[in-house]
Amino acid sequence: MATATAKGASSLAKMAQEKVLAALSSSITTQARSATFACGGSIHIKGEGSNGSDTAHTDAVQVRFGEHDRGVTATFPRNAVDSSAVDSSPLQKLLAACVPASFGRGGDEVMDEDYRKAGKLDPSDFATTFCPYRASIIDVVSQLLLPNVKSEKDQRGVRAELYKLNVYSAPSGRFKPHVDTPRSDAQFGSLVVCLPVAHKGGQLVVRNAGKQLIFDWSKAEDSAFETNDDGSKRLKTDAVSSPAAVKWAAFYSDCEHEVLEVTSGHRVTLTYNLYVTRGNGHLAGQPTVLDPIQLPIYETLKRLIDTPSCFPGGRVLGIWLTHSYAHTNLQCNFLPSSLKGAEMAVYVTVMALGLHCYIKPVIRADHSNCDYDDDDEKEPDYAADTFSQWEQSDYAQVHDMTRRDMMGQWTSKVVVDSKVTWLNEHSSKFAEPAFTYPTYGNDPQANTEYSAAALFIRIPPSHERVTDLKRAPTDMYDGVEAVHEKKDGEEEADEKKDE
Ligand SMILES: O=C(O)CCC(=O)C(=O)O
Ligand SMILES: [Fe+2]
Repeated sequence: MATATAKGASSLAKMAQEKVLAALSSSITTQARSATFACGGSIHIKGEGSNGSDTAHTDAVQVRFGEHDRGVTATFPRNAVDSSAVDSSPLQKLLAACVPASFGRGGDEVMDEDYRKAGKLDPSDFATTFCPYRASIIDVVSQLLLPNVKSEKDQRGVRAELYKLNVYSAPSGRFKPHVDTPRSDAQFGSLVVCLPVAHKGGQLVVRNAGKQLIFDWSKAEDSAFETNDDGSKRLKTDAVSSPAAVKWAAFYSDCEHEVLEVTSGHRVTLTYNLYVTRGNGHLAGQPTVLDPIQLPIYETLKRLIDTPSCFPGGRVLGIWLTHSYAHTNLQCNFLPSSLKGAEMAVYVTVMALGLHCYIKPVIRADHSNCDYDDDDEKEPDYAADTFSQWEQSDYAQVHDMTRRDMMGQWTSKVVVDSKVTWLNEHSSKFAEPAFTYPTYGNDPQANTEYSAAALFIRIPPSHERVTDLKRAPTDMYDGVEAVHEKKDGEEEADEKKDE
């Protein structure tokens, strides 16, 4: 009998384990998004009983508000000075400064205390020292929530915009179930930061696809403090195990959520809208605080454009990119938005001047083993119009095939040497495998071609620079005359030879 019970128990345990494994596996594979629809944590306040370097810390949070010349600073957790005269404490003043918070219903802003009872301050009416970036919350959100946000491939950063300060006070402070109104297409979530102010209740409940997460922040400030005889506060001796902390939660915009009733104290929060952006190092093409006119390269390029005798027949300026851009990995290739340093400076300057530029993978001819006579036709470089993933290709070079025929299989065009001036030296350091192909001959082999990313700037012919700089060219060679270098280094226009 006893054995049968033990067996039953162990098979129950096994079933439970399999269920957990199945749930985990489906979370990771099919339902990644609903598995991590929200996340949260806490950040201890520096010096408030927290110890150890493995916990995140922030300074006490200050909130400044109030009319001109009558500003008030409230500090959280409240310090001894704050709490001595309760009625006139900065927290009380903050509560008094808040106005009732509305909410959106059917496109209207509605006040209904039964649905939402809270106070609010707009960001124009207060300032805070709390910074979710400095507190590393945005790093966590980027890593956990962002991977499942559908967006353009090069939109990969998070921008948090302060939206409101809210106070939910007992009795009956609450916000019934709702879904936040996204402020723009780029908004993917909301962040709530709860300041260390004593309260009970007020749990944030976030729901998604039949699951719910409860963020209970009610053990805030007062658990870490006790009151002295004179009304001031001191840290409790057991505060090390429960230091004052800022608590936070972030969740996707389409998750239903609610704030349960606050049964004592005040629940003070900062809320932020979370937007997906191009992220760090993804500058190109988005409005930025950068003014290209202030870049050193601007004047140089501008002078070239403004001088008709500079490349009168137009020119293509080529720049080999000299950082690692993983350009043959389409998953990581965020060009041009991930351009770095001088290369980004050139790109934004070119854009600001209304010129056109092109970033392409180029397969450089290997001239190392060739000894060309002046009359020999040099093996050309090839450029593709678009980037492609490195592949083990089906392209084949059979015994009598020219390199040109072979390269024609890679969607490539010859780099027209007579129209391009390279501004820097090619370095194989930044070349990446473009494709590998079999070669058939006496001795079948596999060969790999390497491409390097290059930026081409089209300098239009001088007549077009005055009249028609904004005309969209058909390609980078559009209207550019060919120039063949003479032996003595002089250049001359020679359209017939190349066209
Ligand atoms: O305070 C919270 O936890 C959530 C508040 C909320 O849902 C909102 O402001 O829309
Ligand atoms: Fe909400």
